[in-house]
Formats: sequence, C-alpha cells, structure tokens
Amino acid sequence: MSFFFDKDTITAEDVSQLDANSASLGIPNGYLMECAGLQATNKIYEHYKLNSSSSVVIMCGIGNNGGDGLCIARHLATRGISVFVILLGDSIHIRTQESRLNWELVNTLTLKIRSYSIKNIKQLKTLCKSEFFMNADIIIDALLGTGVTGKIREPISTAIDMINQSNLPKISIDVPSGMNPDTGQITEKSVNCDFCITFHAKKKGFANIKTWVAPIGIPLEASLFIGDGDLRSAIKKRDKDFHKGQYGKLLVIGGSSSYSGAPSLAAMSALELGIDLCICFVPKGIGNVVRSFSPNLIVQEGVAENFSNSDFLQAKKLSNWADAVLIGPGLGKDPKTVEFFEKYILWILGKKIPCVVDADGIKMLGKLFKESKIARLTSSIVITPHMEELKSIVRFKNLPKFDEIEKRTKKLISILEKIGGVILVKGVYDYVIKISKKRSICRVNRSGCPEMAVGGTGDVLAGLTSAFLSIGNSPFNSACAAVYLNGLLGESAKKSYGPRIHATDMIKNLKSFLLFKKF
Ligand SMILES: NC(=O)C1=CN([C@@H]2O[C@H](COP(=O)(O)OP(=O)(O)OC[C@H]3O[C@@H](n4cnc5c(N)ncnc54)[C@H](OP(=O)(O)O)[C@@H]3O)[C@@H](O)[C@H]2O)[C@H](O)CC1
Ligand SMILES: [K+]
Repeated sequence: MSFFFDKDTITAEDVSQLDANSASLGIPNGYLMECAGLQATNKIYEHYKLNSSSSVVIMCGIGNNGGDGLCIARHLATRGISVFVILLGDSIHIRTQESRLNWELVNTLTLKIRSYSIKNIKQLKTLCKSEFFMNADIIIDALLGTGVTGKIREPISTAIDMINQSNLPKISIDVPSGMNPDTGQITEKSVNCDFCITFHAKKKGFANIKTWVAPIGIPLEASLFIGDGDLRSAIKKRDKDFHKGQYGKLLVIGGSSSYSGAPSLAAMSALELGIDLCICFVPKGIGNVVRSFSPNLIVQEGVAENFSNSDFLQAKKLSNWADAVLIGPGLGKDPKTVEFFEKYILWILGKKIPCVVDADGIKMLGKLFKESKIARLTSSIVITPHMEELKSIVRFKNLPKFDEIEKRTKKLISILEKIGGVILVKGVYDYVIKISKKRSICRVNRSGCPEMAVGGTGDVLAGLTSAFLSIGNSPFNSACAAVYLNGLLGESAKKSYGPRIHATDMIKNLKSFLLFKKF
C-alpha cells in the first residue's frame, strides 16, 4: 500500500526514527523485536520445512540485530527445534534491555537451546568445529544490522568468515552482516546469505540480494505523525573537531520601523537551539533594540528605517556567509521593502541557499506569484503560512477539517502543486508538505496547544526551522523537526507557567526541555 508519507526503501536513520516514533506512540521497542523474531521464525520454518528433528545455529551480535536472533531462538525452540546460540561477545556488554531480556530467556529455556557467549576467537573457532555446528540444517546471521559502523571488528569479523566458510544454507536477519544498508557497500566482508529477512521495508542499499520484507508492527502513525525520532535525528551531534561556525551560521533578515520583536524572537530561538552564529540584519534604528535582547546576537543595520534596494548588496554578502537564511519576520509592508524583497528572493531562488520565508515575507511572495514574477519555488525554500497567509499565495475555498488527514492532504497537495517548495501549513494539526514532480510527501504534527495562538510563536517556529536548516538538515526534515519541537515547547511552557504563555516562555524553556528529553 502506498501513502503520501511512506517510503519504498528506508535507511538506517529512518529505522531509528521509526523506532523512536513508535516509542512516542507507546509501542515499546521490545514489541517490535518480538514481532521481528516471530515473523522471521515463521518464514524460516516454512521455507526450510523444519521439524522437531531439525537443528539451527544462530550467531548473534550484542546489538538489537543479535536480540532478534535470540528471539528467533526462543520461537524455534517452541516448535521443538534444537537451537545452538553463539553470542559474539560477553553478555554483560549486550547493548539494550530488550536484547538482554531475550538473552536471559534463552538461558532459561534450556530444553532445546544451548547458548555460548564467546570470549575469544579461539573459542569461536572451536565451537564452529563442534558436531552440532557441522550437523545443523541452517545457520542464521544475526550479527550486525542497521547499526553497523566502520570497519568490521573482531570477533564479528571471524564470525562472518565462519558463516561464509560453512556449507549450510545462510539466512541473514534484517541486513547481511557487514553490508552498509544505506549504500549496499561492503568495505571488507559481509555474510554471503541465501536470503535476507528484512524488517518493515527494504533497505535503500539492497540491490541483488534475495529479500523478504516482514512487517513488525511499526504503525502507519509512526511514519505519518512527526515524533521524537524526527527531532532526535534533526538535532545533529556536534563533531569533536568542529570549530566555530561548523554547527550552523544563520542570517535573519527582518524587522522594520514598527517591528523589532519578531526577528529577535526568531534569532533567539535559533541560538537557544544551540547553533554557532546568528546574524540579525535589521533596518536602521532598531539594531540596538535587537542587541539588547542578547549579547550573543550579532546585529547589523541597513541604510534606512525600512529595507529598500539599497540594502540588497549587504543582504547578498551576508547570505553568502550563511548556511541558511530566514526572511520575513516583522518586515512590514513598506513599498520599498516589497521591492527589496522581490529582488532578494529572485536572487536567493537562483542561488538555492536554504531559506525560510515567513510572515510578511509570505504575503510579499503572494504578490510576486500574482504578478507572475515567480512561477515556482525551489525545493531549497520552506514557507510557513497559516491558513490566511496561504490564501495570499494560492486560491482555494474550503479544506477538509484538520483531522480528516487523508482528504486534507490530498487537497493541500493538489493546491500546492502549482507553487512547489516545502510548505508548512500551520493549524490545529500542522501539515508539512514537500511538493515534487515524482511524488509529493506529507507529514502531520499534533504537538502544541491552543494557548500558543498568541503573537510571536510563529517567529519561534521560523527561527527553529531555519536553525535546523543551518545545521545541515533538509528543508523538509527541518520543517518537521521544528514544528514538532515548537509544539512541545508550547506544551512545556503551559506546564511551567499556566495557560497564559508568551513566545518568550517557550524560548526560556528550550534548553532545559531538550536536556530533559536527553536530546
Ligand atoms: N525498526 C526496526 O526495524 C527494528 C529493528 N530491530 C533490529 O535492530 C537492528 C538494529 O539494532 P542496533 O542495536 O541499532 O544495531 P546492530 O545490532 O545492527 O549493531 C550494533 C552493535 O554492533 C556493533 N558494531 C557496529 N558496527 C560494527 C563493526 N563494524 N564491527 C563490529 N561490531 C560492530 C556495535 O558495537 P559497539 O561496540 O560500537 O557498541 C553494537 O554493539 C536492526 O537491524 C534489526 O535487526 C529491532 O529488533 C526492532 C525494531
Ligand atoms: K544480520
């Protein structure tokens, strides 16, 4: 079945996002492992016509791929099959709770299962010469799955050799151990399996492997609704050797003689998210106001009290410095500013610099579309309209209700196909849509609370979206992570301060909230 949010093939990153999103929905990872183990058992049992006189060897790693192998051991044993489990490493190093539980169970259910945790390669080689190993019917590879990184280390390396050297039929669980599931690359060695039972969806790098895809209970909601998994993967880790500027350089272009708060809120949100540098380019006269909010902001002023074409060169220079740009908060509607916006946006569309257009910028975009000065947005642009702002860009009448997800998505996609780009339509449920000629996609956000319908929360959202862009996330993933986090910050502000919340309360809570979530 194909939905507007699912993918034909998935990466290791997608797998961990889906796991975390399933956990956000209340489905423990152990349930998924149990489904994975049972599905794989059923397939192996039927395919090899096993019976109570069959015997199976399972080689398990200490990650969750190994956990799947241990779970398969239990389910095969339940059917009377003799199982020989070899854990590659010391059991005290088993990585997760669910794998540890399966290891304990395997060691309790001793009627049909014999288990060994190997301490060194010599011990492994001896086990591989044992009668049980030589006389087994099949061998299952549960050494490494989507968690593989770098060169193959011992004792896994020798275990892969042992599997490949045996004449038994070989089944790999989720990924042939040693293969990079995203690229299909084998840097050194990998299990030469007869077939691979892979979970949820085919992995992106699988080309010439005989594969059977097994559903393991990851619900559609984990792909549709934005969750912890999306946020966790968008908050990229800062590399140890990063220097200042490598974790996000953002330019915020906004403000006018009437508005100084909007660009400040956006820039403050971006800084609180942890990016390295943020320059606020604001019109003359409001620079000191913006500076006064935080000494961490870098502020540059334009030539007059509203932006005009005289600011174009400086805007261009700063944009070339930045990893991402946010334009729009508090820009106002001065005719000269509209001219400046037009010149700037046409330039940035051509340059493909990642850019978020919000607030007054969206209305100006609408004007450009109406006057046919812009035909289409590029996929490097995110716009963040609420329903009224959206109407300034495209004409439409009624939309299906916010929770009629399938109908509303189809309608929104049909409306937005004309303009392209990534569109974050704000509402009770937020819809993030990426328009593409091949296949448009949509994700839905349910975080947030009605108390967020106050001035400034949109500026926080725009600041977060552009901050995620500046640290290297795609426009679509940036919009998804930002809208989810923005909603959670609203909820958390409500918990801390009661129902009267301001955008500043959300920003105040940002760092401690992420710390609490262990992000
Ligand atoms: N949603 C799902 O599809 C589910 C899949 N499941 C299974 O879980 C694995 C992924 O589990 P994970 O624990 O993330 O990773 P792995 O088991 O693949 O590998 C992690 C361990 O492997 C060690 N490792 C990593 N690279 C190497 C290497 N090059 N050489 C040797 N050892 C390596 C790593 O060791 P560390 O010392 O670095 O810690 C880890 O111990 C997925 O593939 C599925 O099979 C879940 O069961 C359910 C949900
Ligand atoms: K494997």
